[in-house]
Amino acid sequence: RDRERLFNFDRVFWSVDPKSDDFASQEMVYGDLGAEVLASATEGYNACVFAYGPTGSGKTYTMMGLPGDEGLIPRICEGLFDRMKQVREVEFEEEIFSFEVSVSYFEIYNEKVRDLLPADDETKRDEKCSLKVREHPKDGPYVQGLKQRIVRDKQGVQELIDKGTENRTTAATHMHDRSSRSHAIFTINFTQAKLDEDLPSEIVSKINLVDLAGSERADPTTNYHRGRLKEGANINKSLVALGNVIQALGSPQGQERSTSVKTKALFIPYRDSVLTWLLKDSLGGNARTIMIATISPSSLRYNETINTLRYARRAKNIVNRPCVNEDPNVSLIRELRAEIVRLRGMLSSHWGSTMSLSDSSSNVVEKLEEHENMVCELTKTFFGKWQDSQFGLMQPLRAFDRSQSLGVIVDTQLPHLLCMDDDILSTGIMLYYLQEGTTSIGTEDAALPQDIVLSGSDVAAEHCYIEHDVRGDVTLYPCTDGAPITVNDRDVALPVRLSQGDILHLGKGNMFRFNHPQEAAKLRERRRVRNHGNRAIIPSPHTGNCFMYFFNVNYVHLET
Ligand SMILES: Nc1ncnc2c1ncn2[C@@H]1O[C@H](COP(=O)(O)OP(=O)(O)OP(=O)(O)O)[C@@H](O)[C@H]1O
Repeated sequence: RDRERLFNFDRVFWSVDPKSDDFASQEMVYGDLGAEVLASATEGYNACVFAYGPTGSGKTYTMMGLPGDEGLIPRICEGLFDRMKQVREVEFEEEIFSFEVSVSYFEIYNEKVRDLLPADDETKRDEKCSLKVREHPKDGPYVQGLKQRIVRDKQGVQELIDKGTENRTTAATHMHDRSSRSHAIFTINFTQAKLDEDLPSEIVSKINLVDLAGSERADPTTNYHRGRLKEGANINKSLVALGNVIQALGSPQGQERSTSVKTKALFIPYRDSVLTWLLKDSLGGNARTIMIATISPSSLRYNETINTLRYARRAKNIVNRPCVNEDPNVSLIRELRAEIVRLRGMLSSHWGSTMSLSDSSSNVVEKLEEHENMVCELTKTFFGKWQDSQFGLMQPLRAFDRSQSLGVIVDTQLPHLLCMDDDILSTGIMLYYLQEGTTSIGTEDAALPQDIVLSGSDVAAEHCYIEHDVRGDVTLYPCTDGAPITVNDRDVALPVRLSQGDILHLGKGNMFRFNHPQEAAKLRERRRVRNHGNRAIIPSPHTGNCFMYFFNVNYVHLET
């Protein structure tokens, strides 16, 4: 028992006695670890922090903290918003920046994934609903159907944290009465958009903040009821799986795998548990990861402490391969631009020396033209995507920061439905683009997934669809007899062509305004011509409300 055991870690925090000189406060822990996470996120790297340790050793305290003594998660969120504010105020003049933060919060309980965030119209989440984990060939494992909530400020994110934490599965254990019985993962998706010398760029960073369930083994002398025993078995199973992944990645072959491309692929058992599957990228993949091992100072917990320290020592051997998550089109544009500069240089030196075009220089000219066309096409595609799918990124900033006016401009040429929620408590704005082709509208129960999913007892599974044809005409087609649809308060049972400004009701609770920017532009132009003409008002010979307008020489517009 007197034997000294030495472990080597990057940092050690002592937070037992607040009066002691070397007491590590939550602020200090954030200053060290949180700052690292923030730096990674702003550079466009994925980051992950996970807290591992026995029950009651301070995992939840470190990650979430207490009211007034917040832990890493609320502080990192606050830090992100402070950073955005600072960038907008200080760096905005040089480059145009914009940001988007969305969060999700779920738990893994008995190997099942449950969303901890309630839907907008729920006060509590659906207890029974468990979500499926799927793997995208490029983006890796993800939770299907998990709610992603866009947050705009510290208060908004704190509300979601509080709601989610309230929903987390906890129980009284021999250590304390609110022991976490599940692994909780709070994810922040941080998107930064900027316009740098006319080149738009977008980097995305995913921050996984994980509070694991306690790592203690079930005590054989304690009389557990069945549910508690099953919980314990599942917690152990996933933590053993995590240990195996850490062991494999930390082994010499695992480390080599991270540095050498040639090494034969080493099998890492990520799929042995939902936890390791979902944290695949954070463990030995594309993320900068921090593991916090929490331990108790009590000698009674010697065994748990030594096990935790051994676990952490193994994790220290893992080598990750983080890279900046940038839109591939932007990096291609950048490379092509560099190549164009090089080719131009070649050409000018060639012309300078011989004053004539040889075969090789005409090849260079051809290549140069090809590259310039490609850059032009790629930039156009990127701008199109930017304007249509990144709504809310650039335009609000221009409105906020350039003119100081408080407004959001959605500048798109695509027809769209703007959701007009009549719930007085609703604060979000929803906009659905109507791409060329068909947009189906219905509920989650429809046989085929619907493009726009609505809720409400009177919304049919396949309520209607909207056709946007090549000429730009937009037509609404009812799909189910009796499904309530009105356009400008008129009941609709047959296909109806939509016009700029139409008000749609799809079921009682779903109201939309239809906007058709191109049609609106034509109408605006007509109005402009009408208002700027030299007009003479001639009373109608038949009724009092018919006017004739004369425009300069050759325009006559009749309005009734
Ligand atoms: N450094 C600390 N300073 C003050 N209080 C702490 C500290 N660490 C833990 N606590 C308190 O000890 C109790 C247990 O801590 P916590 O819930 O964070 O443990 P845990 O490791 O998450 O446990 P479990 O695995 O059972 O969820 C809580 O009341 C918490 O506020």
